[in-house]
Amino acid sequence: MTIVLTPYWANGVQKLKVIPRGESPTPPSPTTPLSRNPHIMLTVMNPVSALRPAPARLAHGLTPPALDDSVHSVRCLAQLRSKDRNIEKYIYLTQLKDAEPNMFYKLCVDNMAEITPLIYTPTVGDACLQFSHIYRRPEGLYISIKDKGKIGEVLRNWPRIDEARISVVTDGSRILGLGDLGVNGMPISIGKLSLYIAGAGIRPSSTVPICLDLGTNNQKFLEDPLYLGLRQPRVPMEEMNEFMEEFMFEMSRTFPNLLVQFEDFATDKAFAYLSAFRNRYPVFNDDIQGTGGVVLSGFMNAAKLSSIASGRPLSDHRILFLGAGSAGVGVAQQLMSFFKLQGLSQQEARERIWLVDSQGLVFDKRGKLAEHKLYFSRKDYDGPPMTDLVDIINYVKPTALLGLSTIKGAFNEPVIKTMSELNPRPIIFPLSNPVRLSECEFTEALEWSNGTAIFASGSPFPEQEFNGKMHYPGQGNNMYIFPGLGLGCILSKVKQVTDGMVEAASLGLANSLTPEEKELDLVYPKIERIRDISAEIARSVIRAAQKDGADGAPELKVMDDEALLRYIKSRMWNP
Ligand SMILES: O=C([O-])CC(=O)C(=O)O
Ligand SMILES: [Mg+2]
Repeated sequence: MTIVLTPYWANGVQKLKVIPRGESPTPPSPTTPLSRNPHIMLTVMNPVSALRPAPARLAHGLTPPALDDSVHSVRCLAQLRSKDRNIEKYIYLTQLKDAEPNMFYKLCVDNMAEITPLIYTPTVGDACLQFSHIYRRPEGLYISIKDKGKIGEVLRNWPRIDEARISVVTDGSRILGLGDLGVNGMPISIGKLSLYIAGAGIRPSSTVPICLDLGTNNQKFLEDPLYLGLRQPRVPMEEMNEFMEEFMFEMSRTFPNLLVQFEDFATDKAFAYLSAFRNRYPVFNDDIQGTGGVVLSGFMNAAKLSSIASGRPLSDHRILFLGAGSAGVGVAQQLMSFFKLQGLSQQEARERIWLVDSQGLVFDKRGKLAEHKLYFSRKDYDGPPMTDLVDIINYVKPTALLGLSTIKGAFNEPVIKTMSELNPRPIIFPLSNPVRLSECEFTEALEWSNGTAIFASGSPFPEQEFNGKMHYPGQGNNMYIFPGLGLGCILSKVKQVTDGMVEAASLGLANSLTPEEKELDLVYPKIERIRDISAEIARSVIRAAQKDGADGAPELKVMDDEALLRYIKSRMWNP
Protein backbone atom coordinates (compact mmCIF):
# COMPACT_ATOMS: atom_id res chain seq x y z
CA MET A 1 0.00 0.00 0.00
CA THR A 2 1.29 3.47 -0.85
CA ILE A 3 0.93 5.87 1.97
CA VAL A 4 1.19 9.60 2.26
CA LEU A 5 1.97 11.69 5.26
CA THR A 6 -0.76 14.20 5.91
CA PRO A 7 -0.14 17.00 8.34
CA TYR A 8 -2.85 17.92 10.80
CA TRP A 9 -3.14 20.00 13.90
CA ALA A 10 -3.96 18.73 17.36
CA ASN A 11 -4.02 21.05 20.35
CA GLY A 12 -2.11 23.65 18.40
CA VAL A 13 0.69 21.23 17.57
CA GLN A 14 1.37 20.14 14.04
CA LYS A 15 1.50 16.36 13.60
CA LEU A 16 1.71 13.94 10.71
CA LYS A 17 -0.81 11.25 10.06
CA VAL A 18 -0.34 8.24 7.78
CA ILE A 19 -3.26 7.72 5.42
CA PRO A 20 -3.58 5.49 2.35
CA ARG A 21 -2.99 7.34 -0.92
CA GLY A 22 -6.22 8.24 -2.64
CA GLU A 23 -8.13 8.45 0.59
CA SER A 24 -8.91 12.08 1.26
CA PRO A 25 -8.84 13.68 4.66
CA THR A 26 -12.21 14.17 6.32
CA PRO A 27 -14.03 16.87 4.34
CA PRO A 28 -14.49 20.10 6.25
CA SER A 29 -17.86 20.89 7.69
CA PRO A 30 -18.92 24.26 8.98
CA THR A 31 -18.52 22.85 12.46
CA THR A 32 -14.96 21.56 11.97
CA PRO A 33 -12.79 23.57 14.35
CA LEU A 34 -10.34 25.83 12.51
CA SER A 35 -7.37 23.84 13.71
CA ARG A 36 -8.80 20.64 12.21
CA ASN A 37 -10.12 22.05 8.97
CA PRO A 38 -7.93 20.57 6.22
CA HIS A 39 -8.37 23.64 4.06
CA ILE A 40 -6.96 25.82 6.80
CA MET A 41 -4.37 23.13 7.28
CA LEU A 42 -3.34 23.50 3.66
CA THR A 43 -2.84 27.21 4.11
CA VAL A 44 -0.73 26.62 7.15
CA MET A 45 1.28 24.03 5.24
CA ASN A 46 1.75 26.32 2.27
CA PRO A 47 5.22 25.51 0.93
CA VAL A 48 6.21 29.11 0.78
CA SER A 49 7.02 30.36 4.21
CA ALA A 50 6.78 34.03 3.35
CA LEU A 51 3.20 33.46 2.34
CA ARG A 52 2.08 31.68 5.44
CA PRO A 53 -0.26 33.68 7.59
CA ALA A 54 1.07 34.74 10.97
CA PRO A 55 0.27 31.91 13.37
CA ALA A 56 -2.98 32.55 15.21
CA ARG A 57 -2.70 33.37 18.88
CA LEU A 58 -2.81 30.14 20.81
CA ALA A 59 -5.55 29.64 23.34
CA HIS A 60 -4.91 30.42 26.98
CA GLY A 61 -2.80 27.76 28.63
CA LEU A 62 -1.03 26.63 25.48
CA THR A 63 1.92 29.00 25.91
CA PRO A 64 4.09 29.59 28.99
CA PRO A 65 2.67 32.24 31.33
CA ALA A 66 5.47 34.77 30.81
CA LEU A 67 5.88 34.51 27.02
CA ASP A 68 6.08 38.06 25.77
CA ASP A 69 7.16 39.31 22.34
CA SER A 70 9.76 41.81 23.50
CA VAL A 71 11.46 39.31 25.78
CA HIS A 72 11.12 36.59 23.17
CA SER A 73 13.18 38.63 20.71
CA VAL A 74 15.97 38.74 23.31
CA ARG A 75 15.65 34.96 23.68
CA CYS A 76 15.82 34.43 19.90
CA LEU A 77 18.89 36.63 19.63
CA ALA A 78 20.57 34.70 22.45
CA GLN A 79 19.74 31.41 20.72
CA LEU A 80 21.20 32.77 17.51
CA ARG A 81 24.38 33.96 19.20
CA SER A 82 24.84 30.62 20.97
CA LYS A 83 25.66 28.98 17.63
CA ASP A 84 29.34 28.90 16.75
CA ARG A 85 29.25 28.53 12.99
CA ASN A 86 27.68 31.07 10.66
CA ILE A 87 26.00 28.35 8.61
CA GLU A 88 24.27 27.12 11.79
CA LYS A 89 23.11 30.67 12.38
CA TYR A 90 21.80 30.78 8.82
CA ILE A 91 19.86 27.57 9.39
CA TYR A 92 18.49 28.84 12.68
CA LEU A 93 17.31 32.08 11.04
CA THR A 94 15.75 30.19 8.13
CA GLN A 95 13.77 28.07 10.57
CA LEU A 96 12.77 31.16 12.53
CA LYS A 97 11.54 32.86 9.36
CA ASP A 98 9.44 29.82 8.64
CA ALA A 99 8.01 29.45 12.12
CA GLU A 100 7.70 33.09 13.17
CA PRO A 101 8.19 35.42 10.21
CA ASN A 102 7.42 38.52 12.22
CA MET A 103 10.01 37.70 14.83
CA PHE A 104 12.55 36.96 12.10
CA TYR A 105 12.05 40.33 10.43
CA LYS A 106 11.98 42.13 13.76
CA LEU A 107 15.40 40.66 14.55
CA CYS A 108 16.67 41.73 11.13
CA VAL A 109 15.37 45.29 11.39
CA ASP A 110 16.60 45.75 14.98
CA ASN A 111 20.03 44.15 14.39
CA MET A 112 20.80 44.98 10.78
CA ALA A 113 24.61 45.05 11.10
CA GLU A 114 24.72 41.70 12.88
CA ILE A 115 22.13 39.79 10.87
CA THR A 116 22.78 41.03 7.33
CA PRO A 117 26.07 39.08 6.98
CA LEU A 118 24.20 35.94 8.12
CA ILE A 119 21.20 35.99 5.83
CA TYR A 120 23.14 37.62 2.98
CA THR A 121 26.76 37.97 1.85
CA PRO A 122 29.03 36.33 2.92
CA THR A 123 27.14 33.49 4.73
CA VAL A 124 24.58 33.13 1.94
CA GLY A 125 27.48 31.98 -0.25
CA ASP A 126 28.05 29.00 2.02
CA ALA A 127 24.32 28.42 2.20
CA CYS A 128 24.26 28.18 -1.60
CA LEU A 129 27.22 25.81 -1.73
CA GLN A 130 25.53 23.55 0.83
CA PHE A 131 21.91 24.20 -0.13
CA SER A 132 21.12 20.66 -1.24
CA HIS A 133 22.43 19.40 2.11
CA ILE A 134 20.93 21.92 4.53
CA TYR A 135 17.58 22.11 2.71
CA ARG A 136 14.58 21.74 5.04
CA ARG A 137 11.41 23.21 3.56
CA PRO A 138 10.20 24.54 0.23
CA GLU A 139 10.53 28.28 -0.22
CA GLY A 140 10.21 30.19 -3.49
CA LEU A 141 9.39 29.08 -7.00
CA TYR A 142 11.42 26.69 -9.16
CA ILE A 143 10.98 26.71 -12.92
CA SER A 144 12.99 24.22 -14.92
CA ILE A 145 13.73 23.73 -18.59
CA LYS A 146 11.33 20.80 -18.41
CA ASP A 147 8.56 23.36 -17.84
CA LYS A 148 9.20 25.00 -21.22
CA GLY A 149 5.89 25.35 -23.04
CA LYS A 150 3.93 25.47 -19.79
CA ILE A 151 5.77 28.03 -17.69
CA GLY A 152 2.57 30.04 -17.19
CA GLU A 153 0.92 27.05 -15.54
CA VAL A 154 3.77 26.72 -13.08
CA LEU A 155 3.74 30.43 -12.28
CA ARG A 156 0.03 30.27 -11.59
CA ASN A 157 0.73 27.79 -8.80
CA TRP A 158 2.09 30.72 -6.81
CA PRO A 159 -0.45 31.14 -4.01
CA ARG A 160 -0.60 34.94 -3.80
CA ILE A 161 -0.46 36.11 -7.37
CA ASP A 162 -2.37 39.35 -6.72
CA GLU A 163 0.04 40.52 -4.06
CA ALA A 164 3.25 39.83 -5.99
CA ARG A 165 5.28 43.01 -6.54
CA ILE A 166 8.96 42.04 -6.66
CA SER A 167 10.77 38.94 -7.81
CA VAL A 168 14.45 38.11 -7.68
CA VAL A 169 15.30 35.65 -10.42
CA THR A 170 18.56 33.73 -10.74
CA ASP A 171 19.58 30.90 -13.02
CA GLY A 172 22.39 30.00 -10.61
CA SER A 173 24.99 30.28 -13.36
CA ARG A 174 27.32 32.69 -11.49
CA ILE A 175 26.50 32.85 -7.82
CA LEU A 176 28.59 35.59 -6.17
CA GLY A 177 32.16 34.67 -7.13
CA LEU A 178 31.42 30.98 -6.62
CA GLY A 179 30.57 30.05 -10.19
CA ASP A 180 27.84 27.78 -11.50
CA LEU A 181 25.80 26.46 -8.57
CA GLY A 182 22.69 25.43 -10.52
CA VAL A 183 19.56 25.20 -8.43
CA ASN A 184 21.64 25.77 -5.30
CA GLY A 185 21.41 29.45 -6.24
CA MET A 186 17.97 29.73 -4.64
CA PRO A 187 19.27 31.18 -1.32
CA ILE A 188 20.55 34.22 -3.26
CA SER A 189 17.03 35.08 -4.44
CA ILE A 190 15.68 34.44 -0.95
CA GLY A 191 18.43 36.45 0.76
CA LYS A 192 18.03 39.47 -1.52
CA LEU A 193 14.29 39.50 -0.88
CA SER A 194 14.81 39.29 2.88
CA LEU A 195 16.80 42.51 2.55
CA TYR A 196 14.00 44.09 0.51
CA ILE A 197 11.67 43.30 3.38
CA ALA A 198 14.00 44.30 6.22
CA GLY A 199 15.73 47.18 4.42
CA ALA A 200 12.92 48.80 2.46
CA GLY A 201 9.76 47.59 4.17
CA ILE A 202 8.48 45.56 1.25
CA ARG A 203 5.60 43.33 2.41
CA PRO A 204 6.82 39.70 2.73
CA SER A 205 3.79 38.35 0.87
CA SER A 206 4.63 40.49 -2.16
CA THR A 207 8.06 38.90 -2.71
CA VAL A 208 8.66 36.01 -5.11
CA PRO A 209 12.05 34.27 -5.00
CA ILE A 210 12.66 32.35 -8.22
CA CYS A 211 15.37 29.93 -9.27
CA LEU A 212 15.48 28.81 -12.88
CA ASP A 213 16.92 25.37 -13.45
CA LEU A 214 18.52 25.08 -16.87
CA GLY A 215 20.89 22.37 -15.74
CA THR A 216 24.34 22.91 -14.28
CA ASN A 217 27.89 22.40 -15.44
CA ASN A 218 29.01 21.89 -11.85
CA GLN A 219 30.30 18.33 -12.00
CA LYS A 220 30.49 18.00 -8.23
CA PHE A 221 26.81 18.80 -7.90
CA LEU A 222 25.85 16.52 -10.79
CA GLU A 223 27.52 13.68 -8.90
CA ASP A 224 26.06 14.62 -5.52
CA PRO A 225 23.16 12.27 -4.70
CA LEU A 226 21.56 15.02 -2.62
CA TYR A 227 21.71 17.69 -5.36
CA LEU A 228 18.24 19.21 -5.71
CA GLY A 229 18.32 20.30 -9.34
CA LEU A 230 18.07 18.65 -12.74
CA ARG A 231 20.92 16.25 -13.27
CA GLN A 232 21.94 17.51 -16.68
CA PRO A 233 24.43 19.96 -18.17
CA ARG A 234 23.25 23.49 -18.95
CA VAL A 235 21.17 23.75 -22.09
CA PRO A 236 22.61 25.59 -25.12
CA MET A 237 22.13 29.37 -25.25
CA GLU A 238 19.58 29.14 -28.07
CA GLU A 239 17.30 26.91 -26.01
CA MET A 240 17.77 29.16 -23.01
CA ASN A 241 16.84 32.22 -25.07
CA GLU A 242 13.51 30.62 -26.00
CA PHE A 243 12.95 29.64 -22.40
CA MET A 244 13.67 33.18 -21.19
CA GLU A 245 11.32 34.72 -23.78
CA GLU A 246 8.50 32.48 -22.60
CA PHE A 247 9.40 33.02 -18.95
CA MET A 248 9.36 36.82 -19.13
CA PHE A 249 6.18 36.88 -21.20
CA GLU A 250 4.38 34.58 -18.77
CA MET A 251 5.72 36.50 -15.78
CA SER A 252 4.23 39.72 -17.10
CA ARG A 253 0.93 37.99 -17.87
CA THR A 254 0.66 36.23 -14.54
CA PHE A 255 1.98 39.06 -12.37
CA PRO A 256 1.00 42.33 -14.05
CA ASN A 257 2.45 44.45 -11.23
CA LEU A 258 5.77 42.72 -10.81
CA LEU A 259 9.27 44.20 -10.92
CA VAL A 260 11.92 41.62 -11.86
CA GLN A 261 15.49 41.70 -10.57
CA PHE A 262 17.91 39.49 -12.49
CA GLU A 263 20.59 38.16 -10.21
CA ASP A 264 23.83 36.27 -10.66
CA PHE A 265 23.46 35.22 -14.28
CA ALA A 266 26.82 34.45 -15.93
CA THR A 267 28.26 37.54 -17.61
CA ASP A 268 27.19 36.91 -21.21
CA LYS A 269 23.64 36.03 -20.14
CA ALA A 270 23.48 38.95 -17.72
CA PHE A 271 24.15 41.45 -20.50
CA ALA A 272 22.12 39.62 -23.12
CA TYR A 273 18.93 39.33 -21.04
CA LEU A 274 19.14 42.82 -19.62
CA SER A 275 19.26 44.32 -23.08
CA ALA A 276 16.72 41.87 -24.49
CA PHE A 277 14.06 42.66 -21.87
CA ARG A 278 14.67 46.07 -20.35
CA ASN A 279 12.62 47.96 -22.93
CA ARG A 280 9.74 45.51 -22.77
CA TYR A 281 9.31 44.76 -19.07
CA PRO A 282 10.10 46.38 -15.73
CA VAL A 283 13.39 44.61 -15.07
CA PHE A 284 16.91 45.44 -13.93
CA ASN A 285 20.09 43.48 -13.38
CA ASP A 286 21.42 43.83 -9.88
CA ASP A 287 24.99 42.81 -10.72
CA ILE A 288 25.28 45.26 -13.60
CA GLN A 289 23.11 48.15 -12.44
CA GLY A 290 22.83 47.62 -8.66
CA THR A 291 26.55 47.05 -8.18
CA GLY A 292 27.31 49.82 -10.68
CA GLY A 293 25.05 52.22 -8.80
CA VAL A 294 26.44 51.41 -5.39
CA VAL A 295 30.06 51.76 -6.52
CA LEU A 296 29.31 55.04 -8.29
CA SER A 297 27.89 56.32 -5.04
CA GLY A 298 30.83 55.21 -2.88
CA PHE A 299 33.26 56.42 -5.51
CA MET A 300 31.78 59.91 -5.51
CA ASN A 301 32.39 60.19 -1.78
CA ALA A 302 35.81 58.53 -1.97
CA ALA A 303 36.93 60.79 -4.83
CA LYS A 304 36.08 63.86 -2.77
CA LEU A 305 38.26 62.60 0.12
CA SER A 306 41.06 61.62 -2.23
CA SER A 307 40.98 64.95 -4.09
CA ILE A 308 41.09 66.92 -0.84
CA ALA A 309 44.36 65.12 -0.05
CA SER A 310 45.90 65.40 -3.54
CA GLY A 311 44.55 68.76 -4.65
CA ARG A 312 43.62 67.19 -8.01
CA PRO A 313 40.27 68.15 -9.56
CA LEU A 314 37.56 65.46 -9.45
CA SER A 315 37.56 65.25 -13.23
CA ASP A 316 41.21 64.07 -13.12
CA HIS A 317 40.53 60.74 -11.44
CA ARG A 318 41.72 57.64 -13.30
CA ILE A 319 40.11 54.30 -12.57
CA LEU A 320 41.67 50.90 -13.10
CA PHE A 321 39.42 47.84 -12.95
CA LEU A 322 40.69 44.38 -12.23
CA GLY A 323 37.91 42.14 -13.58
CA ALA A 324 35.89 42.73 -16.74
CA GLY A 325 32.82 40.53 -16.20
CA SER A 326 29.21 41.71 -15.78
CA ALA A 327 30.01 43.42 -12.49
CA GLY A 328 33.27 45.02 -13.68
CA VAL A 329 31.86 46.38 -16.92
CA GLY A 330 28.55 47.27 -15.23
CA VAL A 331 30.44 49.36 -12.70
CA ALA A 332 32.62 50.93 -15.38
CA GLN A 333 29.51 51.96 -17.34
CA GLN A 334 27.97 53.47 -14.24
CA LEU A 335 31.16 55.35 -13.31
CA MET A 336 30.96 57.20 -16.62
CA SER A 337 28.25 59.27 -14.87
CA PHE A 338 30.80 60.44 -12.31
CA PHE A 339 32.93 62.05 -14.99
CA LYS A 340 29.97 63.39 -16.93
CA LEU A 341 28.73 65.06 -13.76
CA GLN A 342 32.13 66.82 -13.67
CA GLY A 343 31.44 68.17 -17.15
CA LEU A 344 33.47 65.70 -19.24
CA SER A 345 32.14 64.44 -22.57
CA GLN A 346 31.23 60.78 -23.12
CA GLN A 347 34.53 60.28 -24.93
CA GLU A 348 36.57 61.99 -22.20
CA ALA A 349 34.78 59.98 -19.51
CA ARG A 350 35.57 56.73 -21.27
CA GLU A 351 39.24 57.66 -21.43
CA ARG A 352 39.38 57.82 -17.62
CA ILE A 353 38.71 54.07 -17.38
CA TRP A 354 41.02 51.07 -17.94
CA LEU A 355 40.04 47.39 -17.74
CA VAL A 356 42.24 44.44 -16.84
CA ASP A 357 40.96 40.91 -17.39
CA SER A 358 42.57 37.48 -16.96
CA GLN A 359 44.88 38.28 -19.88
CA GLY A 360 45.98 41.68 -18.68
CA LEU A 361 45.24 45.18 -19.92
CA VAL A 362 42.30 45.22 -22.32
CA PHE A 363 43.28 47.01 -25.54
CA ASP A 364 42.12 46.87 -29.15
CA LYS A 365 45.32 45.54 -30.64
CA ARG A 366 45.37 42.57 -28.24
CA GLY A 367 43.11 40.50 -30.49
CA LYS A 368 39.49 39.38 -30.37
CA LEU A 369 37.60 40.64 -27.32
CA ALA A 370 34.25 39.69 -25.81
CA GLU A 371 31.50 42.04 -26.92
CA HIS A 372 30.93 43.61 -23.50
CA LYS A 373 34.61 44.65 -23.18
CA LEU A 374 34.83 46.48 -26.49
CA TYR A 375 33.60 49.86 -25.33
CA PHE A 376 36.31 50.29 -22.71
CA SER A 377 39.06 48.58 -24.65
CA ARG A 378 41.98 51.03 -24.93
CA LYS A 379 42.67 52.53 -28.31
CA ASP A 380 45.74 54.43 -27.14
CA TYR A 381 47.99 51.48 -26.34
CA ASP A 382 49.61 49.26 -28.93
CA GLY A 383 52.59 47.78 -27.09
CA PRO A 384 53.02 44.16 -26.08
CA PRO A 385 50.38 42.53 -23.84
CA MET A 386 50.73 43.90 -20.32
CA THR A 387 49.86 41.36 -17.65
CA ASP A 388 51.58 42.35 -14.41
CA LEU A 389 49.30 44.49 -12.26
CA VAL A 390 52.14 46.60 -10.85
CA ASP A 391 53.40 47.31 -14.38
CA ILE A 392 49.89 48.24 -15.43
CA ILE A 393 49.50 50.57 -12.44
CA ASN A 394 52.80 52.26 -13.23
CA TYR A 395 51.66 52.73 -16.82
CA VAL A 396 48.09 53.93 -16.10
CA LYS A 397 48.82 55.87 -12.89
CA PRO A 398 45.31 55.34 -11.52
CA THR A 399 43.89 57.17 -8.53
CA ALA A 400 41.51 54.29 -7.91
CA LEU A 401 41.88 50.53 -8.09
CA LEU A 402 38.63 48.56 -8.24
CA GLY A 403 38.55 44.75 -7.97
CA LEU A 404 35.74 42.68 -9.43
CA SER A 405 37.93 39.73 -10.33
CA THR A 406 37.16 37.17 -7.58
CA ILE A 407 40.93 36.69 -7.30
CA LYS A 408 41.81 36.55 -3.64
CA GLY A 409 45.01 38.40 -2.83
CA ALA A 410 45.25 40.11 -6.22
CA PHE A 411 45.76 43.43 -4.42
CA ASN A 412 48.97 42.34 -2.72
CA GLU A 413 51.59 44.40 -0.96
CA PRO A 414 53.47 45.60 -4.08
CA VAL A 415 50.17 46.59 -5.72
CA ILE A 416 48.93 48.64 -2.79
CA LYS A 417 52.34 50.15 -2.12
CA THR A 418 52.55 51.26 -5.76
CA MET A 419 49.08 52.82 -5.48
CA SER A 420 50.21 54.63 -2.30
CA GLU A 421 53.36 55.96 -3.94
CA LEU A 422 51.24 57.47 -6.71
CA ASN A 423 48.50 58.88 -4.47
CA PRO A 424 48.42 60.50 -1.02
CA ARG A 425 45.05 58.78 -0.50
CA PRO A 426 44.57 55.90 -2.98
CA ILE A 427 41.06 54.58 -3.51
CA ILE A 428 41.14 50.81 -3.01
CA PHE A 429 37.86 48.96 -3.59
CA PRO A 430 38.22 45.13 -3.53
CA LEU A 431 34.61 44.39 -4.46
CA SER A 432 34.57 40.64 -5.08
CA ASN A 433 32.23 38.45 -3.02
CA PRO A 434 32.11 36.56 -0.77
CA VAL A 435 34.72 37.71 1.67
CA ARG A 436 37.18 34.91 0.99
CA LEU A 437 37.45 36.02 -2.64
CA SER A 438 38.10 39.64 -1.77
CA GLU A 439 41.16 41.06 -3.61
CA CYS A 440 42.56 42.17 -0.24
CA GLU A 441 41.52 42.52 3.36
CA PHE A 442 40.90 45.78 5.17
CA THR A 443 43.87 45.33 7.53
CA GLU A 444 46.18 44.66 4.57
CA ALA A 445 45.03 47.79 2.75
CA LEU A 446 45.58 49.85 5.90
CA GLU A 447 49.01 48.40 6.64
CA TRP A 448 50.40 48.57 3.14
CA SER A 449 49.10 52.09 2.52
CA ASN A 450 50.12 53.23 5.99
CA GLY A 451 46.51 54.02 6.85
CA THR A 452 45.89 56.26 3.82
CA ALA A 453 43.71 53.97 1.68
CA ILE A 454 40.09 54.93 1.17
CA PHE A 455 38.58 51.49 1.30
CA ALA A 456 35.32 49.79 0.37
CA SER A 457 34.78 46.08 -0.19
CA GLY A 458 31.89 43.99 -1.51
CA SER A 459 31.69 41.86 1.62
CA PRO A 460 31.84 43.18 5.15
CA PHE A 461 35.06 43.69 7.14
CA PRO A 462 35.20 44.83 10.76
CA GLU A 463 36.39 48.33 11.64
CA GLN A 464 40.03 48.55 12.58
CA GLU A 465 42.35 50.62 14.71
CA PHE A 466 45.54 51.66 12.94
CA ASN A 467 48.20 54.09 14.21
CA GLY A 468 45.96 55.06 17.09
CA LYS A 469 43.00 55.98 14.88
CA MET A 470 39.79 54.05 14.11
CA HIS A 471 39.24 53.30 10.43
CA TYR A 472 35.87 52.27 9.00
CA PRO A 473 35.65 50.10 5.87
CA GLY A 474 32.83 50.85 3.45
CA GLN A 475 30.73 48.03 2.07
CA GLY A 476 30.24 48.71 -1.62
CA ASN A 477 27.54 46.10 -1.93
CA ASN A 478 24.41 46.46 -4.03
CA MET A 479 22.38 45.83 -0.85
CA TYR A 480 22.45 49.62 -0.32
CA ILE A 481 20.78 50.24 -3.67
CA PHE A 482 18.38 47.49 -4.69
CA PRO A 483 15.92 47.75 -1.77
CA GLY A 484 15.34 51.48 -2.33
CA LEU A 485 15.41 51.16 -6.11
CA GLY A 486 12.82 48.37 -5.92
CA LEU A 487 10.64 50.30 -3.48
CA GLY A 488 10.64 53.36 -5.73
CA CYS A 489 9.79 51.25 -8.78
CA ILE A 490 6.95 49.46 -6.98
CA LEU A 491 5.36 52.61 -5.57
CA SER A 492 5.53 54.48 -8.86
CA LYS A 493 4.36 51.39 -10.79
CA VAL A 494 7.10 51.73 -13.36
CA LYS A 495 6.89 50.26 -16.83
CA GLN A 496 10.69 50.25 -17.24
CA VAL A 497 13.82 50.80 -15.22
CA THR A 498 15.76 53.54 -16.98
CA ASP A 499 19.43 54.48 -16.64
CA GLY A 500 18.26 57.75 -15.13
CA MET A 501 16.50 55.87 -12.33
CA VAL A 502 19.61 53.83 -11.50
CA GLU A 503 21.74 56.97 -11.49
CA ALA A 504 19.20 58.70 -9.26
CA ALA A 505 19.37 55.79 -6.82
CA SER A 506 23.11 56.12 -6.74
CA LEU A 507 23.08 59.90 -6.17
CA GLY A 508 20.41 59.47 -3.52
CA LEU A 509 22.71 57.06 -1.69
CA ALA A 510 25.79 59.28 -2.07
CA ASN A 511 23.91 62.25 -0.65
CA SER A 512 22.56 60.34 2.31
CA LEU A 513 25.71 60.61 4.48
CA THR A 514 25.09 62.43 7.74
CA PRO A 515 27.59 65.03 9.04
CA GLU A 516 28.76 62.48 11.66
CA GLU A 517 29.35 59.86 8.95
CA LYS A 518 31.32 62.38 6.88
CA GLU A 519 33.35 63.25 9.95
CA LEU A 520 34.41 59.58 10.16
CA ASP A 521 35.49 59.57 6.46
CA LEU A 522 32.76 57.06 5.60
CA VAL A 523 31.96 56.58 1.94
CA TYR A 524 28.70 54.71 2.66
CA PRO A 525 26.18 55.40 5.40
CA LYS A 526 25.82 53.06 8.35
CA ILE A 527 23.73 50.02 7.47
CA GLU A 528 21.59 50.54 10.59
CA ARG A 529 20.01 53.50 8.77
CA ILE A 530 19.02 51.38 5.78
CA ARG A 531 15.29 52.11 6.07
CA ASP A 532 15.81 55.88 5.94
CA ILE A 533 18.32 55.49 3.14
CA SER A 534 15.95 53.27 1.17
CA ALA A 535 13.18 55.85 1.54
CA GLU A 536 15.48 58.60 0.22
CA ILE A 537 16.61 56.43 -2.66
CA ALA A 538 13.01 55.52 -3.47
CA ARG A 539 12.11 59.20 -3.65
CA SER A 540 14.97 59.95 -6.06
CA VAL A 541 13.98 56.94 -8.16
CA ILE A 542 10.33 58.01 -8.33
CA ARG A 543 11.31 61.51 -9.42
CA ALA A 544 13.62 60.10 -12.11
CA ALA A 545 10.86 57.73 -13.31
CA GLN A 546 8.52 60.70 -13.60
CA LYS A 547 11.14 62.68 -15.52
CA ASP A 548 11.76 59.77 -17.90
CA GLY A 549 8.04 59.12 -18.38
CA ALA A 550 8.46 55.58 -17.04
CA ASP A 551 6.08 55.86 -14.08
CA GLY A 552 2.47 54.75 -13.83
CA ALA A 553 1.35 56.54 -10.65
CA PRO A 554 0.34 60.12 -11.59
CA GLU A 555 -0.96 60.76 -8.06
CA LEU A 556 2.65 60.89 -6.81
CA LYS A 557 3.54 63.69 -9.24
CA VAL A 558 1.53 66.30 -7.37
CA MET A 559 3.24 65.62 -4.02
CA ASP A 560 6.11 67.88 -3.03
CA ASP A 561 9.36 66.20 -1.94
CA GLU A 562 8.52 66.17 1.75
CA ALA A 563 5.06 64.77 1.20
CA LEU A 564 6.47 62.13 -1.12
CA LEU A 565 9.01 61.02 1.49
CA ARG A 566 6.27 60.82 4.13
CA TYR A 567 4.14 58.80 1.75
CA ILE A 568 6.99 56.37 1.01
CA LYS A 569 7.64 55.82 4.71
CA SER A 570 3.95 55.32 5.38
CA ARG A 571 3.88 52.53 2.83
CA MET A 572 6.71 50.56 4.41
CA TRP A 573 5.76 47.32 6.10
CA ASN A 574 6.89 46.81 9.66
CA PRO A 575 7.16 43.50 11.46
O1 LIG B 1 25.16 39.41 -3.42
C1 LIG B 1 26.08 40.20 -3.16
O2 LIG B 1 26.63 40.28 -2.07
C2 LIG B 1 26.49 41.19 -4.21
C3 LIG B 1 26.23 40.63 -5.53
O3 LIG B 1 25.19 40.83 -6.13
C4 LIG B 1 27.20 39.66 -6.08
O4 LIG B 1 28.32 39.56 -5.58
O5 LIG B 1 26.82 38.98 -7.03
MG1 LIG C 1 24.72 39.28 -7.44
